[in-house]
Amino acid sequence: MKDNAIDYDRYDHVRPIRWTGDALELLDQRVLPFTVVHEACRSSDEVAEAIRALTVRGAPAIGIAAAWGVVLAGHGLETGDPAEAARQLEPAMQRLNAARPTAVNLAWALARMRGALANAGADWREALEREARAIESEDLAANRAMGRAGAALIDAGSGVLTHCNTGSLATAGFGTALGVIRAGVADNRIERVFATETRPWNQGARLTVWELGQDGIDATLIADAAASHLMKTGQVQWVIVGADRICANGDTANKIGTYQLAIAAKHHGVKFMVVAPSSTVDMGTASGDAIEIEERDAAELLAFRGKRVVAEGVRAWNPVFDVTPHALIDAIVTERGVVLRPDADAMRALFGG
Ligand SMILES: CSC[C@H]1O[C@H](OP(=O)(O)O)[C@H](O)[C@@H]1O
Repeated sequence: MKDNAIDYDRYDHVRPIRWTGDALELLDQRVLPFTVVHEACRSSDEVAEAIRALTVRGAPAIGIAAAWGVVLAGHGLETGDPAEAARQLEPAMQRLNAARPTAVNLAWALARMRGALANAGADWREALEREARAIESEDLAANRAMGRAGAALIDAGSGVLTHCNTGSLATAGFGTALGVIRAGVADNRIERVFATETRPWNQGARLTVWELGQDGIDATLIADAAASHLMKTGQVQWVIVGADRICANGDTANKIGTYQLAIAAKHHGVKFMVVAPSSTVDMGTASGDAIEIEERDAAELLAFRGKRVVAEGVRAWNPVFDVTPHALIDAIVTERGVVLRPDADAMRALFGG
């Protein structure tokens, strides 16, 4: 697909992360789309809390935020010795890493920041800032490359269904699965876009259809429970989702509900595409069985905006990710290349290990 088919700048209207030099301003995704407000974080612990509270969310975006959190932590140190700085920064990096367990991007970004310190000299603060900027700019470039690569797999006249939010709000810009959708619409390949509401946090209903609306892309919102019925009508040819952790055999952790979309897609002959940068690939985890699935407060199911909507005494279980087996995935699209019919051999061929 030709790169000039896409006017990337037109998608830069939403940026969840802004570095000001002494603070990290995060677009508060808990109150979108009706309230657009930024929360300023001035310490790494404030960044960690913003990640835990979903002020900023989305696997690549939380890695980027954590990287800037390390830069903020460095501002508070006096030492000119990078090894001493690394020792003093480690507890803050551990607290950032503990903010959410499933997306590997958090640990990946912190490892990048430790590497920057290991190779730095007395200018270690500038080295950390350079590394955080690089992580952010590489993610944006990766999304643009994945948009083209993923769109090229989609035949003209197709309909697609996406889940959760994988757009500019979840990344450094343009998006992963949403980047493929943006590119596919721009290249006249995608004619129909459907988005699930993505209960319980409603990333689809509150974020995805809002982002696409800002692009002038007409998306149809559906209830999560309507997805199989939609596939049965023949209106979608691809399910396109993001990822939080892709294992060495291609098993993929993503937002809760992704697994059942993959099962329904297989049953209805709908193709299934995972789109994620290599920072989401974890070749150190052999299969999805080893992924820690984040469970969040039951209140996210039992209440809405703090008001209980379920009878007193009712318990809830709130896992917010699930694992899609690689056998249900037709393509994993990364900026390094596309893995078709992913398995351990196909993943090793692209990512080594
Ligand atoms: C490109 S975002 C990847 C991934 O992150 C989202 O989870 P959350 O909103 O809880 O941070 C969702 O699983 C997306 O697919």
